[in-house]
Amino acid sequence: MSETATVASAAALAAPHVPDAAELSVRGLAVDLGGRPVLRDVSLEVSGGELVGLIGPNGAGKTTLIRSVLGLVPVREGEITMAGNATKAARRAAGYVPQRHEFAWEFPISVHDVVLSGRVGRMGWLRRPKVEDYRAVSEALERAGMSDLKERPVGQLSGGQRQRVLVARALALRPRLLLLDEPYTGLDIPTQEMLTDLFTELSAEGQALLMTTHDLAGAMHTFDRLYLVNRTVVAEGSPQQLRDPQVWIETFGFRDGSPLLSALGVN
Ligand SMILES: Nc1ncnc2c1ncn2[C@@H]1O[C@H](COP(=O)(O)OP(=O)(O)OP(=O)(O)O)[C@@H](O)[C@H]1O
Repeated sequence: MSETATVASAAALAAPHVPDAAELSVRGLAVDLGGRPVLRDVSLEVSGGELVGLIGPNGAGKTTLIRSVLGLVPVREGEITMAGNATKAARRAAGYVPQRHEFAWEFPISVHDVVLSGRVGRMGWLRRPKVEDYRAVSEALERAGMSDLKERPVGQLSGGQRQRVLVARALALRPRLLLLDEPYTGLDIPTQEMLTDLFTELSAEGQALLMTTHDLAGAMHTFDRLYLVNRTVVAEGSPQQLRDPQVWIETFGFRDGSPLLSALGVN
């Protein structure tokens, strides 16, 4: 029996997996915030086994796009499906790693219990954790390299350790799709490399990953495909396919001949 079928929540039963569909499909998405258009006509897909980057300048709408997928902001137009299923319950099954500053780190709670809170979508608020929940938490802590610090209050962690806790919390849900919002920001190179290795391993295991980052040089090495976004999708392709400087200039407003373009290998 599949893991989805063993979960006895109505949400899971309402969201059967359609094997041939992309894990995430967004079609013609338009989102307004505060009465102003933020995203228009955004379409993208992420399949199992793909590590996909969402890159664009500040204010491009990357976080808004991720929050739309999770059903956290109202959508004016368009369709969002996960494994072919458009229900909010299906979309809540995505693993979400928010930006680090969005989490209440001062709350007196241990690493283990934060990661366990990632299971709430599966358990529901009112059910006590079961053996399966503790097993998922233990596996997620192990993968994120946080098992040794599991009893530590999260307020006492470094930035890199906090980031790994947020990744473990998302993995504890055992999601088919993982959405990560700027997981590398403010991290030293060894921690970034540790996370990149983990994300690459997860994609090799069939996980679908969609991640925002401002590390453009890293993106050219790490991702299978990139979406260049500025309020809409300006360009999409593998790093090798995105060699036209014009699409980078249009997305980021780089000036023609900017040394950044040659640093990215697109000049
Ligand atoms: N709650 C809100 N109300 C009104 N406007 C908002 C709200 N949240 C975001 N915006 C606006 O929507 C636009 C896109 O913001 P968003 O945070 O999605 O961009 P981003 O690409 O993630 O940026 P960054 O790289 O700086 O994190 C910005 O112009 C922002 O000011």
